[in-house]
Amino acid sequence: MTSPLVGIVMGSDSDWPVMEAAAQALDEFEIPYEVDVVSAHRMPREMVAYGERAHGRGLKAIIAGAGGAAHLPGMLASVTPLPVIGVPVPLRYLDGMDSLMSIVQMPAGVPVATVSVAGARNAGLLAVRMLAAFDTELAEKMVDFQADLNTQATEKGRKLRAKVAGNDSFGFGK
Ligand SMILES: Nc1c(C(=O)O)ncn1[C@@H]1O[C@H](COP(=O)(O)O)[C@@H](O)[C@H]1O
Repeated sequence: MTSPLVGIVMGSDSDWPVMEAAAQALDEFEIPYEVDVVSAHRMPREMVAYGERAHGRGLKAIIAGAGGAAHLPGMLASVTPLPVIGVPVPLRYLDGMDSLMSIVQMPAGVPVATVSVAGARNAGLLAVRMLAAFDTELAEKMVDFQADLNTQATEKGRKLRAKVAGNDSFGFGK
């Protein structure tokens, strides 16, 4: 089995419906990863052990998602030299603002790259970019991926223009 390069961890298995988009992005680029529940609040010793061992085990980045009082990404960043990408998971109350604020305002010296609320796909893609900085083949895949995005966006514009141009009441082109 290939050793994982990225650790995707979350405060609870209830975060998985949001976090699986990170795994999917890594799958698309064929990046090996591992997935686990690691909670700073509920299992602090295991959380520290995970963070302290991550670099030595060969991981290159950690994606950490948590909701509410989301201390997991910052606490992991404090015990590992690896880049940590934080995903604010939205919960039933406060729409993820609590998670976002808990993750994004880190003190100087302990960076966490925070993505948008529920932005797990971008967390996965950011991890791919980090790896691609040292991997020419992967960088080429990322360039192709970006070209696909461009094609898709261009096509959406073409379709929208065609749809709206056919609608006189909208006053297209005025
Ligand atoms: N924010 C944290 C941490 C942590 O930061 O250590 N551990 C669990 N949690 C969060 O608690 C929420 C509710 O968890 P449960 O669904 O298990 O009650 C989850 O979003 C989890 O990330």
